[in-house]
Amino acid sequence: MTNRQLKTAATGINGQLTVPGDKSISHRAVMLGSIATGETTIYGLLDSDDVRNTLGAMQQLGVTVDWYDDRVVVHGRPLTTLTEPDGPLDMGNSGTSTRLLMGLLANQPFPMTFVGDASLSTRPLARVIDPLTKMGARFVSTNHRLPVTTMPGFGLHGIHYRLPVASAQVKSALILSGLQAEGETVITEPLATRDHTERMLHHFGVDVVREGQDIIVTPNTALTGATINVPGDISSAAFWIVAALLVPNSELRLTGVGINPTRDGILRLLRRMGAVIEMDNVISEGEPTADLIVRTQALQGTAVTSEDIPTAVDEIPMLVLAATQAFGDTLITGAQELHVKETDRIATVTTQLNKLGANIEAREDGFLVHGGTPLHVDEPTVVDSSGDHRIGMMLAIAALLTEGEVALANADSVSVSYPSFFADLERLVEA
Ligand SMILES: O=C(O)C1=C[C@@H](OP(=O)(O)O)[C@@H](O)[C@H](O)C1
Ligand SMILES: C=C(OP(=O)(O)O)C(=O)O
Repeated sequence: MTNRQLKTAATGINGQLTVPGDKSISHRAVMLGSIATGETTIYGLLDSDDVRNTLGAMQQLGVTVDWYDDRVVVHGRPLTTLTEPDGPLDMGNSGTSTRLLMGLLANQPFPMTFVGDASLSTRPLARVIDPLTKMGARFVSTNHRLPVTTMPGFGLHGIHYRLPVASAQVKSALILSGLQAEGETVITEPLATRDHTERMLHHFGVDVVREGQDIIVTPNTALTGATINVPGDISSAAFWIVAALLVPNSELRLTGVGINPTRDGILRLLRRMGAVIEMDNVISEGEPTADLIVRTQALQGTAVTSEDIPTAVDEIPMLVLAATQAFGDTLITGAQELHVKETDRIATVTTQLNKLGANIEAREDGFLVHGGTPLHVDEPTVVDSSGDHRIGMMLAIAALLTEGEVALANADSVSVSYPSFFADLERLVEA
């Protein structure tokens, strides 16, 4: 595969952009729509590889889906009427599809095998297998990694479970299985994680209750089809927010971005570094959204600790890039979860950005980023997404700040969450 030449030394990033639909919310819209009675109409569904994996799995289980220009209609069927798939369920690169579907499908009367790509097949699944097994589900795997086979279910029962890691994927898997279990399921979160599953269930007519750090799930699978408007993905917006802050002479308006307080940690952290991010057209119901307006600005280093991570977990690579250009150092701790994403993001961020002249020290649980380092390469340099969509996009933004010639290996990985990323880059960036 050929490397993609990146734009470097950008002189401005300007205009208006609507980023594609939120990936986390898109997965949940497809899953819940699939088991609801009647039709679910989804506007703004993210059309990316990961969401296609969730859709493909539900279609293999007998759900029908119609794509129109402006919407996707899912014809749901009750969980008890799903049909045995004719082959393995291919999760591709998607951790969210895998872990949420393992919970959703934990009590089907037939076996199912989940498979995934090389990266996904290294990612830990004990975090869902252990509690789901306590609820009565049965899985066969080697080392709690894909491929995993779910054995025919004989009923689930509720448990009280304290999550050992702050993970919305594990929480959601247990909510989805808890709805099918006998008795109450109580999930205790060490730190609040994204609550899209809880909010969307409410939209489908099923409530889970939050009391402090506890999420209480009462059995109820009577979901009613709904209309869903998927907001713009703040994780995709983060690339442009940081780009506009760092590239000289920039002003960008990002329209309809999801600003759910369990997802908007990147805004809080950048503001802590001194960024002014204006909001306009704020809509607070359901999944809240706003237009974000960002201009070029000087930033200061900051300290990021474990409490900051869950609401910004996928945006830490962009925060590190911002920190390389800030005044002073930034210490990021409590981010050990980054080791088990699509790549070991502590390693890939450090290695790849240092190739461009950054001065980042990888730590076991985060980074020490020395700020104020101009990015430059003396000879043509290839950086590598290593197959990780977020690393590829972060590096394309880093290149905009770099003097010299930079190319990206494995650029295609952006299709996991943001297939139109390079088209948007071409349109917005002056070089
Ligand atoms: O629930 C979700 O949609 C997600 C939760 C997070 O993972 P963890 O639950 O592993 O933290 C995040 O990194 C991932 O991109 C999407
Ligand atoms: C970690 C991510 O996704 P997933 O866990 O669904 O693969 C991500 O999108 O950054």
